[in-house]
Amino acid sequence: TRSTRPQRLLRAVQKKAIKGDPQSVISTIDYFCRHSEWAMNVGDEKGAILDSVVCEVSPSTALELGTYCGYSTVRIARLLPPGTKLITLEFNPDYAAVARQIIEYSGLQDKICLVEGASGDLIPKMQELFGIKTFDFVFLDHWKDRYLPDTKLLEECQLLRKGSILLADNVICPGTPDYLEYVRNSPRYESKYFKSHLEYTKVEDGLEKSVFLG
Ligand SMILES: CNc1ncnc2c1ncn2[C@@H]1O[C@H](/C=C/CNC(=O)c2cc(-c3ccc(F)cc3)cc(O)c2O)[C@@H](O)[C@H]1O
Ligand SMILES: [Mg+2]
Repeated sequence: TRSTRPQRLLRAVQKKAIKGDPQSVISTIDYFCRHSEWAMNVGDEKGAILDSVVCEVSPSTALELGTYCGYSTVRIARLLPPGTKLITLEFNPDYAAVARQIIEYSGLQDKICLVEGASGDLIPKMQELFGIKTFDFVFLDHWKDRYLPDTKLLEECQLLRKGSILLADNVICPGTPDYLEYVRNSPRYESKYFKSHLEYTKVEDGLEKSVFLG
């Protein structure tokens, strides 16, 4: 049977990227998605905004919702200080399998913990599974209608502390209207929109950065 798009993306990385070099893995994926097949990675333009927020926060604990092929996982992990871990959640086993190989190829496997499962099931287990008290940084890039329920779940599980940063992809395209309304109107968040473009296109999209105020 025909390979899947994530498998073709992985093949491009194994063929063209330098093993152990995260930047070359990132550049290879961006080139593939721009010139061969579009894929829903955060991409280079929004990726630069992601990089700047990760560097600013310099998180000790970080969570990513929706690994997909691991592009943003590698982008985030390559900037984390030594001794910190990025936990990334992915419930599609085929995508998780591709992501594991891309993460391994980048050489960042020691900074990343990819957990297979649904965010709704795993978020309440973060304390018991990883001894995590709170997350300094959360990147939301999974199903768009799950951003709001999972944010409320993070609050309920007391996994956010005063100053925790939520960074959400695709708040314009495909759009996350209920999430945006919540973080922009809730007194418990200070929210800011970073205007950009949908990965590898000229369509408007952007990232929403929201600080939990406790
Ligand atoms: C609900 N709980 C969950 N727990 C764990 N993993 C979950 C998950 N939901 C989804 N996932 C996984 O996250 C990933 C889903 C991402 C959804 N993303 C999008 O739909 C998306 C879509 C677009 C897009 C934009 C324009 C367009 F024309 C077509 C697509 C652009 C993006 O940047 C996107 O992020 C998959 O790997 C999926 O298996
Ligand atoms: Mg996205």
